[in-house]
Amino acid sequence: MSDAVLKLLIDVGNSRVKYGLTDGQHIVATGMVDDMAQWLPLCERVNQVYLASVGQPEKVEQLRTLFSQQSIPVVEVASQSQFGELKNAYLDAGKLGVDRWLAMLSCRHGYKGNFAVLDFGTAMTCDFVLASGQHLGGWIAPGFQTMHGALFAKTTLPHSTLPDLLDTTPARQTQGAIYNGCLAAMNGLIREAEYQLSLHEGEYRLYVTGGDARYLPIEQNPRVFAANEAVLFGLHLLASADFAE
Ligand SMILES: Nc1ncnc2c1ncn2[C@@H]1O[C@H](COP(=O)(O)OP(=O)(O)OP(=O)(O)O)[C@@H](O)[C@H]1O
Ligand SMILES: CC(C)(CO)[C@@H](O)C(=O)NCCC(=O)O
Ligand SMILES: [K+]
Repeated sequence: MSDAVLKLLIDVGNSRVKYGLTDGQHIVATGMVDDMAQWLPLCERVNQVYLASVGQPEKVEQLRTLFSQQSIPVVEVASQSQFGELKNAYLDAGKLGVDRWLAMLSCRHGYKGNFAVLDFGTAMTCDFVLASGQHLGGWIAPGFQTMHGALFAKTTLPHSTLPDLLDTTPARQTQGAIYNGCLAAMNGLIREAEYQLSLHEGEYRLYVTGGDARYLPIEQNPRVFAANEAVLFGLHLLASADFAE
């Protein structure tokens, strides 16, 4: 890494905080932060922060205070009604989760056909975009951890750890039945997304991202692609547009 001026990209998710560093061309580093002290070494190298948050308001407040003390301006990103050709379908554009908006921006940058982007985080979300750039809307459902967490909370099912082998085969023990069942629900979202895309004319792709996308057998479907760090890459695209100004 050179010592050029960098911008810090921060994705405050529902449960984790992720960051990236961009030089305007590339994301040159990424990581996860769970302790405020970890930001200080990063501050020395950046002149601007791009922040996208969908949760943890108290953490966002702490970040605002920290960067203000360091005299580093913070751009807080929100969903817009349009960026380039991408048009937000929400009746109130700003109400669309900014993580969903950034994930769409990111996928649209790399692919101009019809697509769905599915984010498997605390919540699992799916958003549909046509080749024209028109967003159709999407879905919000409980994510993998949230699904089995809800089962443990609402039933007498025993708490158990994630099995080593996770697939959607019919299980013959409770632990497998729970986790394979939740994985089947995630796969179900992909199948239904594929069905929705098939209703529109033209080629399509499905992009998957988020911490729990790693459990999905994406190699089994040639139309499914990994979009790792899609939210951070969306922030990088916004920051790069500002670098260019
Ligand atoms: N170190 C890790 N590496 C990869 N995945 C992780 C890690 N820690 C937790 N996860 C998984 O990531 C999921 C959380 O998804 P994600 O990484 O997208 O973060 P998040 O903070 O929940 O953000 P969001 O819900 O906004 O997507 C959890 O359900 C968990 O299974
Ligand atoms: C759906 C989540 C929780 C997914 O992280 C987030 O995008 C969010 O808080 N969205 C706001 C509501 C919406 O997108 O309709
Ligand atoms: K998410």
